[in-house]
Amino acid sequence: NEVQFAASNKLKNTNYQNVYNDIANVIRENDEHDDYIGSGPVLLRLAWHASGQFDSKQEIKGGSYNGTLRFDKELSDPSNAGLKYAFDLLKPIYKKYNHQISHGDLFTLAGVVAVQEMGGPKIPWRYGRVDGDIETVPLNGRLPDANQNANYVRNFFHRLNFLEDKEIVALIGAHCVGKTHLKNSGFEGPWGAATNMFTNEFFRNLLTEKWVLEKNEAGNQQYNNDKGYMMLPTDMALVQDGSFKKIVEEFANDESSFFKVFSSAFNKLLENGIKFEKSSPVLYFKTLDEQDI
Ligand code: HEM
Ligand SMILES: O=C1CCNc2c1cnc1ccccc21
Repeated sequence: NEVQFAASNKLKNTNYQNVYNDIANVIRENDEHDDYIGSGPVLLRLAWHASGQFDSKQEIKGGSYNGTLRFDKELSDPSNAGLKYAFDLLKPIYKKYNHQISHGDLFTLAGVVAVQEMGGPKIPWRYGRVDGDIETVPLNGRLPDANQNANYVRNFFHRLNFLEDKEIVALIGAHCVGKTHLKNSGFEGPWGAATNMFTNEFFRNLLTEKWVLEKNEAGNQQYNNDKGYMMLPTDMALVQDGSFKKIVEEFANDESSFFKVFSSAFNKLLENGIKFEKSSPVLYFKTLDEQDI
């Protein structure tokens, strides 16, 4: 399994806090997106989909390194419906830095910006991903199916080298922001709880709301409550499985525990398959608020 070595020397002169701020300003400027949920959630989903097609057992491994989500071949994967909007938000920033940032670094940094600007935990981040050509695009169909149960979810994340249940539960906790869109995924809602604040709300919703399994307009089964909230079958799997459920209860009662696990798991997701030199720095970014911008 040849690993992909981060090319940190060429990119070390870029001021990544400036890139962070440019992405954060794009989020601020596009606050009307999706009925004023804003573009944080869809940028977070972009970073996850740019990284989550990793499979170390395949010839073409995928992962964020090659920045392959920029190719229509990958962007047109039905799993990526709706993400072209997010990529289009980042194109002017890619042009502005004129090859001083790779697409893989840009996509993953956008996920860090989205989480932090929505009030989530600090995410450590390293640069050095190098754009690969179209030959490095992984096969479509490697992202997860929402119509599945707990064992499917566990096995899916084992492929991404997440062997601990708490990492898996924390990562899916990103469903605290944004919503599903019938035209993208065949799921709709939530209307009430769709937010742009990164909190442990999703875990509290799972435990406290009364959920009813219903077929939606696209013929898919989803869980709805009387306030217009929804859960995917893979969301509900987190309280249908004993081990997952204990962790949902922990995160519902202790947001800092959720934040701590999410921070390291999300960093691991964004760096799957990449070998960074010991010398390449781990960067932490200030939010716009922390810079009084
Ligand atoms: C079992 C694993 C997962 C499944 C099956 C899943 C499935 C989905 C589906 C079907 C949507 C709706 C897309 C749309 O209709 O626009 C969605 C949205 C979203 N997902 Fe996931 N997801 C999973 C894990 C994750 C992870 C690990 C993250 C990030 C760490 C994530 C972040 C998001 C975000 C932020 C949205 C909202 C996007 C928006 O509002 O436009 N998801 N997910
Ligand atoms: O309970 C919520 C809060 C708002 N967003 C979501 C919830 C549950 N499941 C989701 C699944 C995908 C995207 C967003 C959500």
